[in-house]
Amino acid sequence: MAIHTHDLVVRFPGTERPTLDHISMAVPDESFTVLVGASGSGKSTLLHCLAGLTTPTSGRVTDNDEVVTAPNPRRGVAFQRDVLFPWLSVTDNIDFALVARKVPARRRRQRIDELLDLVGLSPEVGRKRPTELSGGMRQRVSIARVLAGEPQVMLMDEPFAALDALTRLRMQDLLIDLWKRLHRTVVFVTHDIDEAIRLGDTINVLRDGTITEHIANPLGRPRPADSLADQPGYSDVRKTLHHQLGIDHVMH
Ligand SMILES: Nc1ncnc2c1ncn2[C@@H]1O[C@H](COP(=O)(O)OP(=O)(O)OP(=O)(O)O)[C@@H](O)[C@H]1O
Repeated sequence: MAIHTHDLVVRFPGTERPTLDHISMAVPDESFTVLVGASGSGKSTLLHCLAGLTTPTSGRVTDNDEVVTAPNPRRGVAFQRDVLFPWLSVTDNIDFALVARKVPARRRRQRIDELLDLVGLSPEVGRKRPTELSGGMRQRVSIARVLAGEPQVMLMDEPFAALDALTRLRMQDLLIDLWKRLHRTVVFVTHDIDEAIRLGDTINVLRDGTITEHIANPLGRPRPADSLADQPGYSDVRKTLHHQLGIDHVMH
């Protein structure tokens, strides 16, 4: 089992209730797990615990049976706002992760082109700076840089939330394609119900710091965006998620 949380509690100083309240969760190797929840439900905090960026108040996270106490290259993290260095070219941004891994210089050039290709960018994009790129392209570069670290687990915190609807669907397709080809484990945070249904094998609903529902997604793959609602099981999952997130009474 790739990642486990055991009775995880996070309580920030000065807060009344714990932000994470006794969360026990399993993320199997090579699975695609989605954490869905309203704003403030604790999704980012949970992801940060998995990454080793936040230390739990009690309980623990294990990755391959080792207790997580700090970030580790095994676990790559992608954020909503890309964290590319604006003063470096795309190539140098990706190279940064390769240098950190001490990849030999002669191999790095080739690897950068492979990574750009993997995320659907041409080698010419490598010469540009992040500010010259669209939001979707910047997220592609961010994903390439995460992949340059050769993580086994990709922890993604609403990486597509700032993108327009069409670009967002394209990026979901790209991520699914990479996940299938590279056999990585993905934990993906979102507050978007359709994104959760399109991406996840397992959808964990987070509410007030606890996991209130653990859904094995009944939808087969592929899950084309234009016919998602026609797939067997879609309306049931959607209804469950609406109900769990407390949206159902807002709709009437
Ligand atoms: N470092 C911190 N210090 C104090 N409180 C914090 C800290 N980090 C998060 N919190 C609180 O914990 C709660 C959950 O935050 P978190 O960012 O994990 O939620 P979220 O579900 O990811 O929300 P969003 O979708 O808005 O990003 C919030 O009420 C937040 O104010």
